[in-house]
Amino acid sequence: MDIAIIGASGYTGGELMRLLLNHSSAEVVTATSRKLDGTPVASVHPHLRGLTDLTFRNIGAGDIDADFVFLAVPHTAAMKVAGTLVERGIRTVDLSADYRLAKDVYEKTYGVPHEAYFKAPYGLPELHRDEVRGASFVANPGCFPTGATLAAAPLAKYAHTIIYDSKTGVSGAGNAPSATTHYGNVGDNFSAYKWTNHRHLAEMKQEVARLGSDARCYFTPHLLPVNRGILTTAHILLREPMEQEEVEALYRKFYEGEFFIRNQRPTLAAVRGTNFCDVAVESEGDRVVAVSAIDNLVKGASGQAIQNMNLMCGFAEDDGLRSAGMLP
Ligand SMILES: NC(=O)C1=CN([C@@H]2O[C@H](COP(=O)(O)OP(=O)(O)OC[C@H]3O[C@@H](n4cnc5c(N)ncnc54)[C@H](OP(=O)(O)O)[C@@H]3O)[C@@H](O)[C@H]2O)C=CC1
Ligand SMILES: CC(=O)N[C@@H](CCC(=O)OP(=O)(O)O)C(=O)O
Repeated sequence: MDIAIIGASGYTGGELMRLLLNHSSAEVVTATSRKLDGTPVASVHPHLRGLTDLTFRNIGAGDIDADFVFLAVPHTAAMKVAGTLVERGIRTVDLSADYRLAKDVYEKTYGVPHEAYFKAPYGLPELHRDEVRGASFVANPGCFPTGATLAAAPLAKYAHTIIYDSKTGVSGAGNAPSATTHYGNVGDNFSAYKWTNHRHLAEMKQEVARLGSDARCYFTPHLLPVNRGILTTAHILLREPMEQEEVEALYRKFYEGEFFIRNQRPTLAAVRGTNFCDVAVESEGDRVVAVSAIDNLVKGASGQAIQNMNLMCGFAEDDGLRSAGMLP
């Protein structure tokens, strides 16, 4: 199957190409960039040199010749081309935020009008597999909501309050230089940002509601001096206390058969470069602490996008995604 990546010069575009090298049925044939037309892909993704001969092309969605597209451009840019891809019948996973939320929630959260709204399944396969399977356009979740929601999902309907406290690596901000991610400001440092109003809170609330819960949700992200990974500590305040064994049994049952969810003490190192989400829980009665770890560029973006593609196209769900992490 021929794949095109729109926005292939960015971090998630590079990660899609890296992961798809190991896919049995999908091959990237087009990698677009507005600025790098004619330049070898390996010039901005040097880790792919010798593994791909592709050069970037500056072409629009109307000129793409592929069976499947990944949209790896910023929000508001994705909505400008999504309609063309749908009209042309090209199956698509959008990695941006443009189709993750209801229209009114999107417009309020992102502060822009949605120019081309339609409903799309929310591509968190562990929660919405049946909607993703067979869909022609899927909205890939945000990186923080992926780790946070997977940490809390089994207990959401027993909670009155969920507080997500996340620590992320800098690649979550994309590859464009900024003062926030400048080495001198991030290296040997640690800080919170958007303490109460990060745009991903809307996705977290949406998913908790879809799990049949009216729990209040709060979220504070922190920036770690690492390149990849998100560790989320979810403080789940329960309506009725639960013992450790009961909580563990609930998580075991909820994630039974889920290859990408592993039950072990979450660390960033163990999931780095992989599509795994490691989750563990500890109860102190009326508060359960659930911790998750993901790689923001893999389970938080490109790996989950490929997992969704696999479901949409009837491939094995783990095709291209069985690689182990790297330790130490
Ligand atoms: N980084 C992460 O951890 C995650 C990212 N995402 C989402 O995935 C998408 C891609 O993210 P990421 O790869 O990190 O971003 P990057 O900034 O690294 O790359 C995005 C690429 O899109 C192209 N681009 C930028 N602006 C526009 C525009 N207005 N129109 C068309 N193309 C544009 C640029 O390529 P060029 O200038 O060469 O055309 C750029 O290299 C974003 O929507 C992001 O929010 C989602 C989850 C996690
Ligand atoms: C470190 C850092 O800046 N992280 C980004 C993660 C956002 C992201 O990638 O999510 P979307 O897919 O919704 O754009 C942030 O906090 O905004």
